[in-house]
Amino acid sequence: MASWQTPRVVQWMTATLNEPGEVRLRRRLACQGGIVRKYYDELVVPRSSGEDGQAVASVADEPPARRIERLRDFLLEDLERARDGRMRDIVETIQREQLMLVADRRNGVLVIQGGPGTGKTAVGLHRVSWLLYNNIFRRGDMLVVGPHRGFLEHVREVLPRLGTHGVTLVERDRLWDEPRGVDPLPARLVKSSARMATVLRRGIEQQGGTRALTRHLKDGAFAFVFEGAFLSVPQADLEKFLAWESGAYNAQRLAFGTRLVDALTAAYHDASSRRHDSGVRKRIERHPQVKRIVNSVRPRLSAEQVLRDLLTDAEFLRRAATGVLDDGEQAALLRERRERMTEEPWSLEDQICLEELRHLLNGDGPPRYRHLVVDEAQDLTPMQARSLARRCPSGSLTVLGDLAQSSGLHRWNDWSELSQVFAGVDGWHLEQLELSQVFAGVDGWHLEQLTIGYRVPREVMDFAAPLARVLAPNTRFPESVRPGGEEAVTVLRVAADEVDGTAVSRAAELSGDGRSVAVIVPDGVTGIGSDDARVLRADECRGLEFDHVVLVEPAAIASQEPGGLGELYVALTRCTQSLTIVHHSPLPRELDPTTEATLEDEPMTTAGAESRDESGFQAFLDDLERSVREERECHVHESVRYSLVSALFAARLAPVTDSPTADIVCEGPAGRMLYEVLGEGGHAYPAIRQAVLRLMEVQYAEGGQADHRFVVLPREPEQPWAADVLRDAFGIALIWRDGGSWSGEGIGIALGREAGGVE
Ligand SMILES: Nc1ncnc2c1ncn2[C@@H]1O[C@H](COP(=O)(O)OP(=O)(O)OP(=O)(O)O)[C@@H](O)[C@H]1O
Repeated sequence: MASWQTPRVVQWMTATLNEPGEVRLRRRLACQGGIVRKYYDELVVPRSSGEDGQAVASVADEPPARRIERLRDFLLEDLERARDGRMRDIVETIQREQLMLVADRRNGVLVIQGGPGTGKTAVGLHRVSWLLYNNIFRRGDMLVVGPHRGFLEHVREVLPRLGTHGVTLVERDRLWDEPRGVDPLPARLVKSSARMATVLRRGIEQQGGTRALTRHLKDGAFAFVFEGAFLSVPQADLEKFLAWESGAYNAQRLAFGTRLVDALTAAYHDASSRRHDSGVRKRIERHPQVKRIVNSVRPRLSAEQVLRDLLTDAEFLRRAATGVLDDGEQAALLRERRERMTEEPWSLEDQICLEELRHLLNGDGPPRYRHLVVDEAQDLTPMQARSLARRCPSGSLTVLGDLAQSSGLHRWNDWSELSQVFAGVDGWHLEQLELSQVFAGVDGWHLEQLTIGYRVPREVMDFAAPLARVLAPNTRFPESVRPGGEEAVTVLRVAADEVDGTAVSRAAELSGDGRSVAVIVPDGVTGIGSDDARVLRADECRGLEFDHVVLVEPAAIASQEPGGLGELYVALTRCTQSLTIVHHSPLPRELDPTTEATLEDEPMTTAGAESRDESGFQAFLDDLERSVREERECHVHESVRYSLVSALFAARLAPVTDSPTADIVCEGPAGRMLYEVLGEGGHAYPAIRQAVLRLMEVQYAEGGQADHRFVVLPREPEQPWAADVLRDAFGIALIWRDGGSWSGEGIGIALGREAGGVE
């Protein structure tokens, strides 16, 4: 039997009524133990045009609902099998639209967007096998990049089962040198943005250059006496030698030295009678004056040195980043300089910057491949994308992902920006220009969508759908072929101290029959252990699948930074049989349209709702939400906000962070607490006064009284009396970030550790 990868089989599998080729009939058989259990005809082509007789049919022509019905019926058995943690090949049941992508022969970047469980990973791996089988690439030409080690474990057996061996699969973060430290979120955000590439380039350009040149000039020229001859090169010539042409910095450095020595040698020959002195060039090159000027205008640089200076020298960073990063972003980058270079705590983002710098300095880079397959590509940061592009200068990639599942440091609005980074890279000019300039109009990429979901039961998808719409309103939500049944989604709301126990016992209930169970928990929850299930964080379950999933405290996952909502969507869509939610704090509003209604019987959402003038109130709300959004763009603000959120989680509370008006609302032992956070400059009284006003507006917008209200500052208030005034005049407590901890009157209550009163 011909292999599925052969052109003939692919042609047979992908034929349609409009383009049948030689295919007359495509019949799918479902067999069991050598017996055909059922079959259906996907494609029936009449023998000659105009011939009637047999019904003419093609899957491509079927109404989608009928098609899904058919698929469901036909794939059921395959879909029903228990998941043992390892992905299988899908050769027997692969669908036409999947195979079309597996065997896509177009050059450039092929982007495959598809919702959870639509078979992107499966398609990517089958494509690797198809590319090799058809000799389009060889083993060593290709690299498959996956999100994490667990994912690689999950897919490990697919390629060997397809008869494909020797292709390298690598976990994304392993592409770069091992990190030695972790940056705070604001620094990570800046370092991973595309603007950082400009700052790095400028960091190199700031070194030496024409400013340094003037120190070596006298009367508008670089001149010295050499072996009795007066040698001089005018400033204008030197500046020409310095002009940055294409090529890496060190090539520029070399070019400057060569041109200078050429000019000096020519000057020597003009001035000296010893015209044919063949050794003179070498002697000029070694002359201390020449070495000094070269080292000064084009100093020797290492990537580590440039990055270290940028991250630890505020003035140097300002020169490189003016007009690119605002003051807050520059402040977010700065850190203390370690005594020795070897002690610098390079983070993952730093390692990627270092790779970019090495490329700028030396032109060299990481190993190159002729084709990359990148899974979960929506989570790449712009700096990671540039780095991957350097690994694949041919611009031939298979990019798999789902924008709605984004949870990385960067959110791509659509696939074009990322694809163009891959499609347009041809080495050097990436560093020379801004991305948008380089790649506008490049047509080296194609976007295709997979729209049928094979993993997640329909009921679970319906449950997750409102969240998907919020996360990526423009991407198509998949239609699930898998029927779930009434038990597919179970939501258990329990007392705070019963959450962990309930999750564990539910996992035990679900396990058995060889079915896999995962308990997915928010960051920082370490107390849950289970013999019956794998316990993992939301970011660890990306790309994986289990028969049953027990998801703990979705609100806590949703509020994780960065991209908590995306993480939650990923976690919700890992199961093939059932999803159980175990929670105490209210579900995120994206998941539960009744959240607001539920809150109505609680103190915050009662008084006055009916008596408001609705249109005026809406206008007020819109205005408030807009200014809150603006505030949240400030890194300092967000860093303070999430430090507090994390402290509240540590106190086993469930802060709500996704209100469009309130920075944080949290039920604690002292009652309902409302927090208004201040960003940069927020420690001065005028800003604090504004925050008091805002807090009152937020309280009004949220519909009622809070038991405790806090204004939260990034550091100690400038005016020592501010806290007293707030407490006495407004009944509001002031707390602030104090190095690594928190201060202020009533801090125990603010952090959810005490039940006393401050007001
Ligand atoms: N044609 C098919 N026939 C049978 N099973 C399929 C088919 N296509 C995909 N599947 C199965 O559906 C499940 C999901 O596939 P896969 O992991 O490739 O989806 P994905 O789009 O990468 O998902 P996610 O984005 O959620 O990680 C796998 O178990 C896979 O084997």
